Amino acid sequence: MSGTEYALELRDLRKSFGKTEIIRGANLAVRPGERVAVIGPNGAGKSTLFNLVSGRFEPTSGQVLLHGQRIDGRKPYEINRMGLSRSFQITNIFPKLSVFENLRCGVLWSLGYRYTFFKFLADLEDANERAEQLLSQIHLERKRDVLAVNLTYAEQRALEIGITIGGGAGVILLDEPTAGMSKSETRRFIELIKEVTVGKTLLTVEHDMGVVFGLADKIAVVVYGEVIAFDTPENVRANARVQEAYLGSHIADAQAGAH
Ligand SMILES: Nc1ncnc2c1ncn2[C@@H]1O[C@H](COP(=O)(O)OP(=O)(O)OP(=O)(O)O)[C@@H](O)[C@H]1O
Repeated sequence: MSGTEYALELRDLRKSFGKTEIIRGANLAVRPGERVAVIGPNGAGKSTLFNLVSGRFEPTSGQVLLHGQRIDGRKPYEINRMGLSRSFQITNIFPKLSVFENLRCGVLWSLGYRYTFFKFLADLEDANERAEQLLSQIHLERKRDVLAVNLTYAEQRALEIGITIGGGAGVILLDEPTAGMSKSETRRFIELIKEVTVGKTLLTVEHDMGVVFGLADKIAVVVYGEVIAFDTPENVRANARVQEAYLGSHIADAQAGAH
């Protein structure tokens, strides 16, 4: 079997809810290090795809491969420990813990605490070090001991990214990472995401075309439960099928906004 050249692969993936097929034979092959924005009209199935990849839903049929290994049907925590991490948005943050403690919890959790207490103690030092590193990566050093609940919204989203990358996963899934941010926050946040995902494979679900074109090496266009195009932003922009199905006006807006 091939597949190991890809960080993430979907093969004829299908998911039905009751009698309705929502994901209708999705195929995608993402190379290591690619940054991919998943776009598509409302209800096209983007979130469902993320849920299938991260293990929240089990596919009705088809396969999901992480570095060539089947992960479909596995539990989210197993998939996480195999190297795929998904942001769970703010709900993943412990509001009454400090920024540092949140990061450290994320690191420790990713190590998988089914171990003995002594192993835990031995790892604690590493986890502390790793948490300090993450703190500076997400530029929140000055907020180290602030409770998460007291952070600004953008800072909470940065913390969420820190927790998401904390376990060292090679494939990162982010669901609308800049949703709810101002224009300037969004710009800075795109840079942050780029910095912290260097060398990693990134998939985002995104509605904001500014973010898509600022962040993505490749765009996957999902329409009606299928990936109808997967290509560079330039080629997707020029793809007649995509324009017809969805993009035309959004692209024009994004281009107008960029000048
Ligand atoms: N658990 C579920 N049970 C039944 N139907 C579902 C379930 N989850 C999603 N759906 C349906 O699947 C379709 C695709 O939803 P999904 O949220 O994946 O789309 P999306 O592309 O992420 O949309 P949006 O951009 O609006 O977030 C929708 O019609 C939705 O109602």
